[in-house]
Amino acid sequence: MNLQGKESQEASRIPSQFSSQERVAMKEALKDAIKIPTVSFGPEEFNTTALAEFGEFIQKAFPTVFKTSFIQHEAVGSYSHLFTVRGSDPSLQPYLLMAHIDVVPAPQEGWEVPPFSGLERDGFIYGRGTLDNKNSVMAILQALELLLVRNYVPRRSFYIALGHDEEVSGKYGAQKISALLQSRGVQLAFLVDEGSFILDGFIPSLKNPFAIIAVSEKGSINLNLQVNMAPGHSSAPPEETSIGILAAAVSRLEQSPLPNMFGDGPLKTTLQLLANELPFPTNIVLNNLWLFRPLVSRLLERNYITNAFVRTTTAATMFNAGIKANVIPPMAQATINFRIHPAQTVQEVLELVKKILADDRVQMHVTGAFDPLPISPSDEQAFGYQLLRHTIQSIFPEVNIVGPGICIGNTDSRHYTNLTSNIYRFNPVYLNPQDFSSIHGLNEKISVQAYHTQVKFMFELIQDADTYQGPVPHLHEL
Ligand SMILES: CCCCCCCCCCCCCCCCCC(=O)N[C@@H](Cc1ccccc1)C(=O)O
Ligand SMILES: [Zn+2]
Ligand SMILES: [Zn+2]
Repeated sequence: MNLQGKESQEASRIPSQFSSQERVAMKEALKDAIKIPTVSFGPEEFNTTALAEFGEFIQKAFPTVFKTSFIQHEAVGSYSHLFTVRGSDPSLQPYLLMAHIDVVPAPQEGWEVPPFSGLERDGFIYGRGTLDNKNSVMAILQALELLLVRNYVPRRSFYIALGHDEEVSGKYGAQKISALLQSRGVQLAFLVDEGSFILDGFIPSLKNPFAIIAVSEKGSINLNLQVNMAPGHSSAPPEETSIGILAAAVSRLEQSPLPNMFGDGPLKTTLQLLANELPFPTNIVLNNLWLFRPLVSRLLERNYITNAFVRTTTAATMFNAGIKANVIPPMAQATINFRIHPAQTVQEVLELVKKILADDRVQMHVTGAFDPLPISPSDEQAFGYQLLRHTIQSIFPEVNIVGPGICIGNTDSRHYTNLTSNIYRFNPVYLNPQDFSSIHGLNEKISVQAYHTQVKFMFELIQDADTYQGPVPHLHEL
């Protein structure tokens, strides 16, 4: 593009400034979204009434999005939503913004305010979905609505995909949307989904927050363990029961963590970026990982959150046995959920697990598994990554470090590998360890100010996707 073209684009840029009336409307819309209990209870168990209500609610909350001629809205799998925003320049490859409208259940007990009340207290909006992930659903649509009201016409086409069953698999939402786009021959420049944040307070001696864009996510295995023994009368028990054998097997798994894989992946890159932000001697240690790698990998595994970044984790999540107090149980069953580090595969993990169990009486059945997701590029040529980095640095100038990382949970984005190799997981929201525990836990909340900033971020990102030219070349490259 010539200089004149660039100048005219800058002139047509719409500033991300919102009136006080708009700001009030934004937060009220988020509260209304939280009040609709779009809970996924199980793989086939949804609150379909709430999901249908949510579909009607977004039409009312974002009327311009729904009536704009260059935007097509489709309901997919009944309750998921796909928006196609046709840009003015068909030569630019489209991108995809993602979020999910379902939430995990929230028992009333332990919450400071009821989880589906959307109440505001001390500058925070409380409720299930305020961080995971109605904040993103609403911020994306809100930013688009505000841009359209200001007559913005995007140059680059984009899609918005809002899944309704992310919390239980994405089978009826994301998977169907992805197949639909594939059937239309769509290839994406990149996509942005949930899965990482601006992290604050996770590294004790690090004062400044830092942003992690997750460029991969862990794989997963659900492994069913089963022990069958002859039933009998509890008055004359055998030496070992199915319960005892299985309990010992589960305990062996817990006591034998899978290997620490801290190595050359995105985590190493980011730790090196953080090195100069840390005081002596941590800066020296992180700047010399060739020497201190064993020490750093041991330090990372000491904390349960950082541990999840360096290895395949083992979590016993279900245990069932016994039919009556005086009957030796014929069968005991347990479910173990492994989250696989990007440097391992399903096959490798299963082989290690078999060795740890080392007991043929414990049968293994895999009920669901997938390998870790490929690592998306984060180099200077990676358009989607650099664009996100650019928008992060303009909206959060206080954040000095933006680096690649992995997502320790799973997201709907894993269903889109057929459409792009550039998958980025990032929520433009600050997250501290307490916020982290509130995701799927108690008292999930977002500050009104953080939500406004998230809308501002999406407002800028959509415009940046139309104008961003890549990183500024270093002087010697000119
Ligand atoms: C340098 C080290 C810094 C350490 C910082 C730690 C930061 C922690 C940030 C973590 C963000 C985690 C976000 C996770 C999003 C996961 C979404 C989710 O819960 N997904 C479910 C979905 C699912 C998938 C498959 C089947 C059923 C459900 C999940 O269980 O993963
Ligand atoms: Zn989520
Ligand atoms: Zn979740």
